[in-house]
Amino acid sequence: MTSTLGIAVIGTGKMGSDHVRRFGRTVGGARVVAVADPDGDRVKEVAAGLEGAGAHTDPAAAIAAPGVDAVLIASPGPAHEEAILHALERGLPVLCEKPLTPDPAGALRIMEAEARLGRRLVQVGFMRRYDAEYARLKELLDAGGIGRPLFLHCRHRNAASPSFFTSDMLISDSVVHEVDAARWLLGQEITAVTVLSPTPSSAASAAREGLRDPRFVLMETSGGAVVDVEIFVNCGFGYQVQCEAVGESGTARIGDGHAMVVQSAGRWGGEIDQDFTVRFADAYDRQLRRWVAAAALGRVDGPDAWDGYAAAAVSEAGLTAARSGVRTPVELAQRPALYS
Ligand SMILES: NC(=O)C1=CN([C@@H]2O[C@H](COP(=O)(O)OP(=O)(O)OC[C@H]3O[C@@H](n4cnc5c(N)ncnc54)[C@H](O)[C@@H]3O)[C@@H](O)[C@H]2O)C=CC1
Ligand SMILES: O=C1[C@@H](O)[C@H](O)[C@@H](O)[C@H](O)[C@H]1O
Repeated sequence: MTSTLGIAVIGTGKMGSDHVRRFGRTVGGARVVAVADPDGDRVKEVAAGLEGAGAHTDPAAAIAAPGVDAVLIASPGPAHEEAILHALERGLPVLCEKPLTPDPAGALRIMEAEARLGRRLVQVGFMRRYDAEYARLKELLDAGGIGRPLFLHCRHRNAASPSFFTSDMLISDSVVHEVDAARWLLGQEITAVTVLSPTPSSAASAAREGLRDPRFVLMETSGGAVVDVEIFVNCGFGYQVQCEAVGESGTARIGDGHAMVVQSAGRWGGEIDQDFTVRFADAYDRQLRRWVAAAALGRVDGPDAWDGYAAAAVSEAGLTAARSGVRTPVELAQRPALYS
């Protein structure tokens, strides 16, 4: 391996192309040498902006291309497992966008592949762990700054959802971030999920027929805390991710930041970010820098396949809970020693 890590980027849509831009600008020590997307025009366009990068419509060909030392996967969730297994066959470190897989069975197969190799190579793109506000909240909780945590009250709002976004994805693609954040912040597993679905908002019904948006997801944890999440992916006004921790001796709240407050002509007002690529821009940068540094040493230094599996198991329980309207326990396999 040269001192510059050669990256294959699989999936060059919104997130894939955003990550490609980061390697060229804000993240050093790595260079994109291959890109893959079944959309031939899109992949050619992205490759055209990269010196010497090969454009592929077959992910396996990009992963096997000369000079590839590590793989970043930003294809849709159902395509992740196949690409990860190709990368693991070649012993390559992987950063895979969330969710690791939409179902726990796929995540278990990935862990089995890592077990055969005898080492962890897969990191999941749970970028909130790299956000400055989340990091401060984690430090405070770990230091016992507000006592034993009792509740996390979370709000996760997107201005609008893409046309392919389904009711299940509110849980498996959006709330999956809160699942990981809660497990990480509290150092506890999620043990049961309940989902309430109010009458959908008119904007949701216009975005996609039958879309159950918003939803309210209630999670119980192994340490006896309760996590609630309002997920609302067609709120119309912008992007908001907020979390208030309530402990035995205090509370702490993140996500209220406004870029600028303007007072003028008898009014005052602030700005709201419109998108995750803006709100979490620094977190994506930090995530990539840490991954590049660890991957160059053949290590994983972030959320791993176990974290991806645990999140998928919670999503599965959440989807059952959403359909049945009944509190659903999370079924979690024994944690393998590789991930302890
Ligand atoms: N960490 C975060 O905050 C975010 C993460 N994501 C995740 O990133 C991934 C991609 O999402 P977006 O970029 O928003 O979707 P997108 O729809 O904009 O892009 C996906 C791209 O993957 C391509 N693709 C489809 N099947 C493929 C396959 N088998 N192999 C390779 N490429 C394939 C599509 O042609 C498309 O260009 C998803 O896993 C999503 O959950 C998305 C948004 C934010
Ligand atoms: O991961 C993400 C998207 O896939 C998801 O659709 C959004 O709801 C999240 O806010 C964003 O961070």
